[in-house]
Amino acid sequence: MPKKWLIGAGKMEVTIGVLALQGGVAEHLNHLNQIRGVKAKAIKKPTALADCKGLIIPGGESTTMRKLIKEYNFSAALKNFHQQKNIIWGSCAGLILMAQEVEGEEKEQLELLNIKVQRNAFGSQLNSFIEKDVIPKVSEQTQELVYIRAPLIKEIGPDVEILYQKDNKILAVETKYLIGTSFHPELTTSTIFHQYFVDKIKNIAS
Ligand SMILES: NC(=O)CC[C@H](N)C(=O)O
Repeated sequence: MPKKWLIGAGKMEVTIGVLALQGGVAEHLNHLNQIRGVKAKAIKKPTALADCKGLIIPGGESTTMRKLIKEYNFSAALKNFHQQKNIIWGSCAGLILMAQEVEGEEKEQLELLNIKVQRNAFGSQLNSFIEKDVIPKVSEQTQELVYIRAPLIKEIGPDVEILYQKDNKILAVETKYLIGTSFHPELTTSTIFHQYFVDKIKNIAS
């Protein structure tokens, strides 16, 4: 059975933004551009969100990105984007920025996702690693999971579902409108995870 949004010869095009303040912007754009029915664009100012149905907050350096979010007046725009029932996916630093609470930090968070995270939970850049595993909710195919100074999801609220965990470590979560991953699907050659994000957007938008 084709998915709902495929009816009508897959004509529905959806615009998806990548927050382009710092970090792995090009890699996410490149992955989105490989998916049919997607128009991907870099978001450099809040008004650019207007025609987007989804947004990726990329990996990078959360401290720097938090400063730039403030400087470019993105805080209210991102909260508003979420309240309008658009889908946001934060990968790594993006996940940290979306969290309700960051362990040991008092700084203002976007507080979109009801989780507590620990930054750099697997050590420094040198302790970066790649694993291979299946995330059944996303695909039956094995995916490469790239961890770079990755955060760990320590606690989740009642409205948050675990999308992926290994050895009792929560590494990806979702709600109806949000996805958060500790790992970086944009740094692999596969578009499986981006496809999952696009399907979630199209299923809600249809
Ligand atoms: N690859 C990443 O996005 C790393 C995130 C980084 N450790 C931070 O705290 O911002």
